[in-house]
Amino acid sequence: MAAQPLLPLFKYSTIKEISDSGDLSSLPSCYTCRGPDIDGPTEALEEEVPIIDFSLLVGGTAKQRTQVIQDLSKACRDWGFFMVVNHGVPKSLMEAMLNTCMGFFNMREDEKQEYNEKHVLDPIRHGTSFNTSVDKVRYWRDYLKVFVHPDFHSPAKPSGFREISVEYATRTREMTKELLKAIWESLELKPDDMEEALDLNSCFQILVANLYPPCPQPELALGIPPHSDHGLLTVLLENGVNGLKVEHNGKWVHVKSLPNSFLVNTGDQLEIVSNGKYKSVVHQAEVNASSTRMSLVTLVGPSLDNVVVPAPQLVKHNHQLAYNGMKYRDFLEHQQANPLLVKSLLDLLRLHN
Ligand SMILES: O=C(O)CCC(=O)C(=O)O
Ligand SMILES: [Fe+2]
Repeated sequence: MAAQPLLPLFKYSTIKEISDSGDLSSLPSCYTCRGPDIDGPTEALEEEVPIIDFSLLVGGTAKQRTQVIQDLSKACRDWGFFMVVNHGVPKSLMEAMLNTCMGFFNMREDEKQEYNEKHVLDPIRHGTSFNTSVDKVRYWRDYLKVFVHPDFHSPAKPSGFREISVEYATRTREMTKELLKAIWESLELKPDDMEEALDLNSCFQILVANLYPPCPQPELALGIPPHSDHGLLTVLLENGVNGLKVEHNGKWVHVKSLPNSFLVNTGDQLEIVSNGKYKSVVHQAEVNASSTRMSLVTLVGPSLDNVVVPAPQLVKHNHQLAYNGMKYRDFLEHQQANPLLVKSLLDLLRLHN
């Protein structure tokens, strides 16, 4: 089938608009980024991802906490990915957050307009694909990105967004900090050194809502291409529709989240501070033909002014320094302003290949 020209799409500014219009029966060529002719068949496996019981980490016995720390160590080393259950964030808050993000995407395009085409470090940004000024192909997603810590921002509409997102950001940030503390311990690093290394009191936290409307030829498109996340840990919530794939032992694994759980993955700053012991995991988002998928991502990184370097204790004892440091603000800006490629920035900072 001949690819449709790009031109008719100029009347639409978001994937949601294209999808809602019902105008497309096939995928426009600018969205074609995979398929047998491009990347060959990929192997996808169903595998059980590690599960972490958060309640045992914060409220269990000393023995249970030690066990969870060991489980986290294994999950970070072998997968860079795990599912968190019994996390204490109320189900009603998780649902309210998903609903209010959907409320944002459902607003008229002119109501969202003020957040479009912003600089990558603007605190509220709405757009489509990844970064349309540099994307070579386009991705089948719309997004809303909001910086929520150390300074809290919120779009003015829809009503309720501010109250719900401040609560959601706070609860997920506290959970992420507890996980980071435990991961720090799992590296056999001193708890007191974490604050100096990462300055988590001023941690940078961003909320990203990803909307993946139904796609006419999902086997040819991607919602987000393979990439790693720039921060320390990323916490992801889905609206009940699967689509996330993570790389594990050289193969792609489809992830199915349990109801009421969070999916958590390691990011680039964790790879650096752990001197490569915990690699940031490569992942991607697929789209489908029948249902709208939404994922809500909250990403926690160090303070934007921090230069994260490998923890000195991990470099002693015959381990070579594996990465140069880079100020996190510069890392973030570089990652967001360039095409989303697998670990390209870590490759620049890595000292031995
Ligand atoms: O939607 C997903 O499953 C993945 C989202 C993601 O990787 C991201 O926002 O960085
Ligand atoms: Fe990601």
